[in-house]
Amino acid sequence: MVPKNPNPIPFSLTSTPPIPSKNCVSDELFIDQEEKFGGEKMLESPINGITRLDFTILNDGHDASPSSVPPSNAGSDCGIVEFTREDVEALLNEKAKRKDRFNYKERCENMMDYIRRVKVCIKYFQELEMNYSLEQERLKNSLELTQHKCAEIELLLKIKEEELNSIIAEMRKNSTSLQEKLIKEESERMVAVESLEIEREGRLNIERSHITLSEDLGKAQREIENANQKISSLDDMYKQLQDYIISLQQYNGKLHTEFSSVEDEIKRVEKEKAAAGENITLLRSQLTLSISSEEAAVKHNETLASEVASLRGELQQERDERDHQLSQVQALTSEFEKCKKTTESSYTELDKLKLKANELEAKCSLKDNQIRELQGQLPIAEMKFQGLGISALETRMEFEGKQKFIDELQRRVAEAELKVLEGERLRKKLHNTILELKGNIRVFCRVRPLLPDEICSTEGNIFSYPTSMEAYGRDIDLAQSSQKHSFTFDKVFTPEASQEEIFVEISQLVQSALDGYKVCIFAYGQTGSGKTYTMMGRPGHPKEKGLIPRSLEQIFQAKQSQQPQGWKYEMQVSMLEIYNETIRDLLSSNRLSSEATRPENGTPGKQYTIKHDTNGNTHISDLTVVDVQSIEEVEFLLNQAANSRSMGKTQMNEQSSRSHFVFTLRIYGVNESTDQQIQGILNLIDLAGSERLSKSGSTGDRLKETQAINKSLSSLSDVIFALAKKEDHVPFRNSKLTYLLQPCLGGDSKTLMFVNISPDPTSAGESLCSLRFASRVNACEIGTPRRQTNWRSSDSRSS
Ligand SMILES: Nc1ncnc2c1ncn2[C@@H]1O[C@H](COP(=O)(O)OP(=O)(O)OP(=O)(O)O)[C@@H](O)[C@H]1O
Repeated sequence: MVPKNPNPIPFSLTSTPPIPSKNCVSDELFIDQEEKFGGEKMLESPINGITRLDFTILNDGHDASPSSVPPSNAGSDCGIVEFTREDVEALLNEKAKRKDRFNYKERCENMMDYIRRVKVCIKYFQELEMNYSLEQERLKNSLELTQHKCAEIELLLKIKEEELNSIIAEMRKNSTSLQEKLIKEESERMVAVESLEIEREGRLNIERSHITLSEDLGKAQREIENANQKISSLDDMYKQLQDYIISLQQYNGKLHTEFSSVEDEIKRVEKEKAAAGENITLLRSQLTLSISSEEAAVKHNETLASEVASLRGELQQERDERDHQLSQVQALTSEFEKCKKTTESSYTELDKLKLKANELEAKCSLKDNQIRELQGQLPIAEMKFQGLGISALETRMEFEGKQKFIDELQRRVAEAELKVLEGERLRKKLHNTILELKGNIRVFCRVRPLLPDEICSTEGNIFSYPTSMEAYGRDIDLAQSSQKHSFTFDKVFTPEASQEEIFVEISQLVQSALDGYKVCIFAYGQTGSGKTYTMMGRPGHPKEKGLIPRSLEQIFQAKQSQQPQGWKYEMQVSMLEIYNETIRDLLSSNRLSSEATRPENGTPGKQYTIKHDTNGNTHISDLTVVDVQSIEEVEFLLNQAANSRSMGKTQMNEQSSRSHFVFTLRIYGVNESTDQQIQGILNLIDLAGSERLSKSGSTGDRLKETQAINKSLSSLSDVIFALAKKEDHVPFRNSKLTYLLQPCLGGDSKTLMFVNISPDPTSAGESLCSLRFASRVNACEIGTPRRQTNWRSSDSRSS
């Protein structure tokens, strides 16, 4: 008996010695068998022999022993293959084990192969059966056993076949189910692969977004840190500002108290001044009196002196005459003696001469008396003269003393006035600083005077201006239907305010443009309320020039005056109007020709697209920009623009602006000695007036204009409301006007709005609306103004 094949394969074949040829199974079969059995070592060149299979089936642990094999068989050399239940179980176990090792498909194929092999085996067994039947006779002893065994084997084979068939069927079923499963799994795998791909992409995206998010997070954290630092620095600044404000308030209070004490002082000084003035006038009158009396005394003195001198002269003359006459008398007496001796006849002549001598003597004594009298009067006159001289000196000294006192008082008054002015200037400066720090849009309110045709319709003054210390010049009250509405602005100008006074208040702002700030001043108000008058003034009346010409004068004067400090400026002007939501270039050279057709869409072929760069500078494509050197050039351009503007007559205004007018002056300054550069912008805007359609009585083109004006002004108020509420989205792009004004309303420029008010009681409703809108504007924060200045490296003037 051949030992059991350790390899758990279904069959083990060993070579057998050659047997009769009729029982031969061809070599091919064995070769085929070898190939089919996957290269199992089961055939050893059976060229001349036959392979004989002998199955010993041991049932239920019944051990096979050589003795159980029939002697014919036991003694033969034929190889015996044992095919036990353990083998089958081992085979099944192996199958089960292999099940794990091979994939289903391979296993199926193996199984199919196996089945094929089994079939071949069956065929082979049938052949063997035939061989056995042939051998039956020869192997009689073993035949029965063999037959029995064969029958058993057959039975077993049948059972096995059935089993195998059932297994095959099951396997087939399994295979089909596995195939189905495989297909399903394949499709699932495909789906899974796709979803894996998607997931991978998603994961990559997530990773990428994770990276960007982590970067963003880092950035955000850095920003948060920065923001925190900023917040802390802002907090510090805020605290400092609070302290500063408190100190300012204290200072302001101090200034107020100082101001009030200075006012008292001024009043006192005024009183003293008035008293001193009265004294001075009294003293002056006294002085003039004493001067006149002195002059009279001097004159009198002089006349007396001249009289005395003439009397002295006369006296001297008389004395000389007397001496002469005495000498004559002596001569005559000697002559008389001579004559007496010589001629007795000349007695009569002598008597005459005696008479004459007596006469002369009497005259002499009279003159002597007169001289004596005058000499007596002379010391009195001299004393009087001296007395008058003393009193004149005293009066003069007193006068000089008073004069000194007055000078001192006047100096003190001037000092006090200077202090008051300085205090006021400081107060304004601090107020401006606070406003700048707050970043608010500043609002000035101007109420125009009643016009001649309005005076007749006056129903009483609806505006009043509180005069308390705090409210003076800043508050305005509007009385409407027995209700009082109070408003506070940065400045309130009453109807009496002149153009000069208005300009003084904004001149600092204009100066800022020269210092490199963006400045925007615009006038808002109902139609006919005085916007154009405020901005442009009254043409042909130099005293009533508006803010635009005055600002230009100041800028060109400053340009001149700053030349010695090394500053050189270049300036550019542009002017446009927004008419019916269309930009029109007021300095365009082909404007006049195109004006004839009055295109709705501006100058043909021009875009006029508004763009804001990152620095908040505004650029308008195709807009004419003119380099200007002098005020005369700008005035010429202003006249040109004024002639090109869209004006019309409405029920409310004889000369109404039907468009928004925007004047822009760009200033580029370079300091040759310090290499400092500045870029300032001055925007001066005269808005078209709001008006109620019902009141304006507009029709046709006027109606269209009015609707366009009201729409853009309502966009302006939407923007202001959004800014005041600090909303995330501010609708700047809703109109050309708001988009153009974006850097002024939401940026870092210094912005001032004039709200022009008509005092006409019939316009009280519109005035109330304007004032309400203006106080909203006043509350808007637009950020801290930023100065555009840098140090010149090469020619870095921005384009
Ligand atoms: N402060 C003022 N003093 C004297 N007259 C004034 C003053 N303000 C305005 N006026 C006169 O009132 C009239 C209307 O003024 P203006 O044309 O400036 O109004 P407006 O607001 O520009 O009107 P519109 O929006 O219709 O253009 C003009 O005749 C002007 O001279």
